[in-house]
Amino acid sequence: MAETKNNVVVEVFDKEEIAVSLAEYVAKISNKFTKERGAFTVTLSGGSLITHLRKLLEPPYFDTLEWSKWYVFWVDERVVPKTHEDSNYKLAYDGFLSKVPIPPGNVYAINDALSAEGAADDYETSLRHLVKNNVLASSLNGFPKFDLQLLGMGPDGHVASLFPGHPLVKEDKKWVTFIKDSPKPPPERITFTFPVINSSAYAVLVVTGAGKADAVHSALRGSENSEKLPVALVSPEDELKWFLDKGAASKL
Ligand SMILES: O=C(O)[C@H](O)[C@@H](O)[C@H](O)[C@H](O)COP(=O)(O)O
Repeated sequence: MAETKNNVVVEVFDKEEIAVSLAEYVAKISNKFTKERGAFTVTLSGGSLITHLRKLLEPPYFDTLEWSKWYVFWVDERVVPKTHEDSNYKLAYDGFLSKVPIPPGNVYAINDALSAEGAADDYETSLRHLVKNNVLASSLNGFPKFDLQLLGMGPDGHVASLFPGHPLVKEDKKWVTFIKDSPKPPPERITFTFPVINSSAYAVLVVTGAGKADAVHSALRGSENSEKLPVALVSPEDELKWFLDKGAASKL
């Protein structure tokens, strides 16, 4: 059953259905933007998201999507070498990117030779170039406007590497920033800030498991006065779609 309010859609699925519906949704948005502007800019997260994308590797999506027009970015990345088990790049490469014909030059990994500060600055600089070259659209407020942000959520309600109660949640100038005390290991990460996440056209939150039910409840049913979890601050310009399994939706 889907519940829609303003530009937020919440849908609850059986486990296997999530991947099927997510593939359909991503394909629809990819087709829209490749047709409209000849490019589709999409961001990936770490964690379970990559496995949820697995149906895109099968027909009809694998054969029909305009992979050559995809531009891939990371909402957040751990400051480790790209070959490290903790790397979000490695996770996405092994499970998804190595299996689809996206031109390697369209895949914007974080520079793993730099410090957390350096990598965040370097990534922001790359994004600024891409806005200048019109690969990335620009939002009216001057932040880059990604077509689709693919997000996961931690049991504490974090998204990207923006954790509850951390000052980075309030960052409103930088496009990309860094954290050295992440409560979820590894401690050093770089992350998009909320203005960038929320300037995107579409965003998806894929959340599974009963361990996340409290955070889902707080985000979708919490009172206006209570302190909002980071996930409750996700608010893209056109549509936010939640893909929940029965466990994650069990307290709604
Ligand atoms: O690099 C990271 O750690 C992530 O980008 C992070 O924000 C992740 O998406 C959530 O923690 C959900 O992860 P799970 O889906 O694995 O719970």
